[in-house]
Amino acid sequence: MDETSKLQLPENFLKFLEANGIDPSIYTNGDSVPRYVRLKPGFEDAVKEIQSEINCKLEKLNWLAGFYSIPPHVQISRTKAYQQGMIYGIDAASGAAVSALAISPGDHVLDLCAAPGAKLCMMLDLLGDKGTATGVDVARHRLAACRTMLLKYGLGERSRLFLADGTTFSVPPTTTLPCESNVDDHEDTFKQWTSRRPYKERKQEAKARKNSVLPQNGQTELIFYGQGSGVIGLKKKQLYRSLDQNDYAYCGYDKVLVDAECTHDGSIKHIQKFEQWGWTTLERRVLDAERTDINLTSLQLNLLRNGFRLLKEAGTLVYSTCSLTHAQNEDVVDQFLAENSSAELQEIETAKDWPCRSGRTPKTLRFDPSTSATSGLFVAKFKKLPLKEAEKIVL
Ligand SMILES: C[S@@+](CC[C@H](N)C(=O)[O-])C[C@H]1O[C@@H](n2cnc3c(N)ncnc32)[C@H](O)[C@@H]1O
Repeated sequence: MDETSKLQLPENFLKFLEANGIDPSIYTNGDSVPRYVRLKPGFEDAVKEIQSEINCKLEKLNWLAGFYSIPPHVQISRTKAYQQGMIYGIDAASGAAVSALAISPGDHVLDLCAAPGAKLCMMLDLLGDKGTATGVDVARHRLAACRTMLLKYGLGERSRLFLADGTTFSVPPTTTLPCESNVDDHEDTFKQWTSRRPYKERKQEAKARKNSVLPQNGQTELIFYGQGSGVIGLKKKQLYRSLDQNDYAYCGYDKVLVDAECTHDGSIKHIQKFEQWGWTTLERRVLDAERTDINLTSLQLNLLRNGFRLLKEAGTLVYSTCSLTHAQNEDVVDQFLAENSSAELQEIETAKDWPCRSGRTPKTLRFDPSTSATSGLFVAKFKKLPLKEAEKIVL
């Protein structure tokens, strides 16, 4: 018997699904969702070797470049290809969300909820050897795992990782910073990143960790930067300088991903894990009324607002969640559009061939196990229109 058909969903989770119009059979209909892997560009020749190692075929997805499916029970973590950083596990729907950003080499991209980092890895792969990627996350241990992932896949070179609250994060891409004239010439500049921090710095970090689990309002800590990320040679004041509100339209990011924190109810594998973690944990983490109703949706809206604020004019933002509820998806998008005249919802051009359906709001997309044979994912793509003079904030 497969794992999902054994699941006995608790009463209150069934109620949550019913209230949100979600069919519970997606969790109990057997293992219809394959596992997906992405092959790092340049390792195409390794497919045969991987197949013989895992003893099954890697089925190439014809709708998403670089993606392959394998049966759900097949583990990749012991394979040489995984250990040597040739493949990583990432659901095809997640790959579609990244692909909707249409990243080009040379872009400055921002991932506002980056950890543990599979989407950030794909973004960096798409950038190639031009541009930069900035990952932000509020959870220190998750962001540290993200750093490990970037290093494992050799993708650290052009990236920066900030421990910060994505609703207030303000650091622009370094390479577009206007010249800073009033920096103190004697102040130290960032040298090459090393995992060995000076004793004084480590002591300060340990103290900060002990006193607060989450970054305080406005607190931003750079936990990693690569050689080509634009950080080396900058002074702290230059790196952390936030721009005037209207300047982000010119000096902001070209592409922003807001893969927002959510109830994860669309992630079948995540829900399966509660069988081991205990269903009371699901109650606390997923069903808590406070979290699902008000706090979580306002967090999502605030992440979307801030991601859009940091976006360059004509830039693209993708908002995604792995929840299947309307409250965390279309409702957030509709409210954001209603308050933001410079945001335009965009058709996702490449989606013509994707096995997904339209969301309740036209132009938004929904992936789910029965339609797409992927995990559940909602995707909306926005463009930042030029600000009309009258709308510009006079500071
Ligand atoms: C859905 S996960 C992101 C998955 C990630 N994009 C990936 O592909 O691996 C949501 C993330 O949002 C982070 N998060 C929650 N609140 C946040 C906030 N206020 N600012 C930034 N990140 C936040 C969580 O720590 C979590 O890592």
